[in-house]
This record gives sequence, structure tokens and C-alpha cells, in this order.
Amino acid sequence: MSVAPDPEVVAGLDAWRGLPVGQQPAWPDQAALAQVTDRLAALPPLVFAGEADALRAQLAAASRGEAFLLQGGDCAETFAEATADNIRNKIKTILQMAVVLTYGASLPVIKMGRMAGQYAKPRSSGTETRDGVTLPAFRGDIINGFDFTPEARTPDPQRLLEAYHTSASTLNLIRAFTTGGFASLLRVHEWNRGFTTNPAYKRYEEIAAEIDRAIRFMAACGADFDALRTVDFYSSHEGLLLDYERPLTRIDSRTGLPYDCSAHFVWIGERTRELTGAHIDYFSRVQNPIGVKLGPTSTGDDAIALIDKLNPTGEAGRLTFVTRMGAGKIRDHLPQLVEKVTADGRPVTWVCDPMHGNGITSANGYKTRRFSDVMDEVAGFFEVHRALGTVPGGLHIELTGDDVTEVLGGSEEIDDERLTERYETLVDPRLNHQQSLELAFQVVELLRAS
Ligand SMILES: O=C[C@H](O)[C@H](O)COP(=O)(O)O
Ligand SMILES: C=C(OP(=O)(O)O)C(=O)O
Repeated sequence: MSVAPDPEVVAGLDAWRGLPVGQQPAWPDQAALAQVTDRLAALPPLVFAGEADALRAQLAAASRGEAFLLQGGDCAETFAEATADNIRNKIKTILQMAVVLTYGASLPVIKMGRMAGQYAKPRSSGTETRDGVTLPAFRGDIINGFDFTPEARTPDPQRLLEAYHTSASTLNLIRAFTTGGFASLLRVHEWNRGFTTNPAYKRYEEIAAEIDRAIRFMAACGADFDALRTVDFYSSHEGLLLDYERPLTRIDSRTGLPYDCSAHFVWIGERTRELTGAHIDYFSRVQNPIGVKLGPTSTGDDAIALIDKLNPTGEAGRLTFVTRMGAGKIRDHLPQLVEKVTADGRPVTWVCDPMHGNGITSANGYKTRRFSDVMDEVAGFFEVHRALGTVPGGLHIELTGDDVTEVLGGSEEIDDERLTERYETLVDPRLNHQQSLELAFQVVELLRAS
């Protein structure tokens, strides 16, 4: 039996249209946009509300220290890169990191991709100028093209449909990989194939061999391994482009309540989290677990006001605060936030994004980050929570499964010169496969100590 929605709840889903809204494109043709959003509203949802509920329960466990969130993927997915190889490599990377963390820290790991919808980017400037020519900034494949031409940079609503279809096929492959045998823990060695030359891969192989031995032992004892053959893998992206999120929001027939069915988890970015703005209003009205990024200027009072808006009743797992302070600031700025929220008592899941506060420009002009800063911010995150007796609930990482050279350092010692070799991101630099594994090994030590 399906539950009818309250008409006021449905009407409220459009309240954002009357509010200040940041980081949206200037669509040149409103009629074309309306045609596309009508079409999107008629297409099937990408995820099921019940899956979002299951994730909320797992994030609640992470808020209590009974699980750990690993959220990772591209800064900006692109349509061209949504290939089987790229998707497989990203999933392999996240699965390998999860194995390292689960095995090393004896903690269930919630696996979540910045995948199947991470197509819209907030920008510091609305325009880009090259050689005296100024054009709209690239805002992600869902809005405009990366090529520096007036045609490519003009926002095109047809891209919303392409984003939907590319997300659907990405999600389809993710589901096939994670439930069809590829992600089975019985194949833990396979994920390392082709990655055998450097120290993190060797360390991974050692863990894989130990897991194999444990599985053989349990098999000899007659254990049933059904639970090891599949994994839950959740999708997430920044809930930035409201012309996409609104038509993909659906009424759950079980409860009559709205869910944003573009992804299991959506987060509100640092640049669009104004309390009286459209994004906070919109996401306060959907039932998904929601994240909010908190940068170094956020205060304890901001955090409480966000809880009042997004999780007034204090439901565990509903609200995740993703802090991204920067390595040099986290130890000074995070404690006041955590103290205030802890005193309030309504639960949040604390997650560390060690990427977005650590951007630098290399001497040869690349937008990059230092692996050492990334690790230092993660260490600071654990230190603050340990000192306050609160729970470090997870990590939010920009990564790829490929051997790109976008972030400086790591045991491969990528330097300015090597950034030129494989710098492929369209917006922000990502950890490569090797750096991602190294990070996981270092986080195990931090988890064990916390
Ligand atoms: O991913 C985050 C932001 O979109 C990005 O850092 C903004 O980058 P910009 O300063 O190059 O616009
Ligand atoms: C833009 C992002 O982060 P932030 O909002 O923290 O800058 C992001 O995670 O892609």
C-alpha cells in the first residue's frame, strides 16, 4: 500500500526557487531547460529510498565509532571518462583501501563513491580569462564543456540528461561489480593485479595473503561465506545543481516522504551552505542522509544553526559534517566546532576531507596539493577527536584508480616536474592509486590509536 504525500510537503520542494541561490549557471534558454527537467522528472529514480535509509543507519553507526566511512572518487567526473576501465579502477581502489582499513582497524567500512553524479562544480570565479578572452568558467560536464570556446562554455540543459544517463550506466556497472562477484573478499588478490611494483602494493599483498589464510581456516571450520561475496557500495555527489536534484526527487511510496533519488548521499558544499539560502532549504526537505562541508571560517554557532535546519530532531545518521580546514588550521579550528556540537547533544557523523583546505599552486603553475599536508590534516582530525573524546567517523577523499601525477609527494615522490607527466583532472588534483593505498595504511595506525 502506498502512502499519499502531504500536499504541503510537495509544495515545499519548490520553496528554494524564491531564495538566494549560489553557483547556478545562467541557462540561456529557459524553455529548453523546462523541457529537460520535465523529462528528468519522468525518468526512473537512480536509487531506491530504502537504500538511502540503510545508509543512514550505517552512518549512525559511524557516528558512534562502530563503523568508518570511506568516501572517495573524482573531483569532477566527466562523460568521456565514464568507461568500464575507469569505473573498475576507482572501485578497486576504494575496495582495496576498505580492506586495509577493515583488516587493520577491525572496523566495518562504509564504501561510498564520489561517483555516478559528481558532475557539477562550484567555482571561485564565474569566468575564466585566457590571452585576453573571457568566457564562462567550466562548471562541470552537467553544465558546460571544458574546451575554451564560447560554444562549449555556454550552459546547455541537454547535459542534464546526459549526466542522468551516464550516472545510470555508471551505477549499473557499480552494482554489477559489487554484487556480481568482482567485489567478493574471496578475490582480494585480484584487485591488486597490475599494481605490483611499489611498497604499498606489496604491503597490500601481505594483508591479502593473511585474509586468504583466515578464509581457508574458516572454510575448514565449515563457515558459510555468502556475506563475503557482495558489498554495499553507495553513490554520492555534491548537491549543487538544483535544476537536476529537484526533478530527481521522488515521493517514497512507503512513507509519502521525499527522497533525492539522484544518489544515496548528497552533500552541500562550502560555497553554498548559507543558512537562508536555497541549498539548505532544499536539502532540509528530503530524507536522504546529508553532508555539509565546513571550512576554516565556520563557527560552532554555524554548526548548531545547520543542525537546527537539517536535523532538528537529532536523528542519528541524518547529518554528516565534512570538515575541510587545511592542515595548518584544523588543530585550532576544529575543537570549537566539535565542543559546541557535542554540548548540543544531537548526533552528527564527523568526517575529514583533507583535500579542499590544502590547495596550492606549484612553481610550474599546476593546481596541486601535498600528500604530506593531506596526511597532516587527517592526523590533526584524529588528534582533535581523541583529545575531546569524540568519534572520527570517516574520510572524504578525491582520488582516482589510475597512475596520474596530480598530488605532490607520497612514496613515489612526485615533484613539480612530474606533475607534467599525467595531470588529467579538469578541476582539482586527485590522489593516484598508490597514494590512496598509502593513505589507507597510515589511517589504520591512526584508527588503532584512537
Ligand atoms: O572542487 C572544489 C572546487 O570546485 C574548486 O576547488 C574550485 O576551484 P577554483 O578555485 O579553481 O574555481
Ligand atoms: C567543491 C568541493 O568541496 P568544498 O565545497 O569543500 O570546497 C568538493 O568536494 O568537490
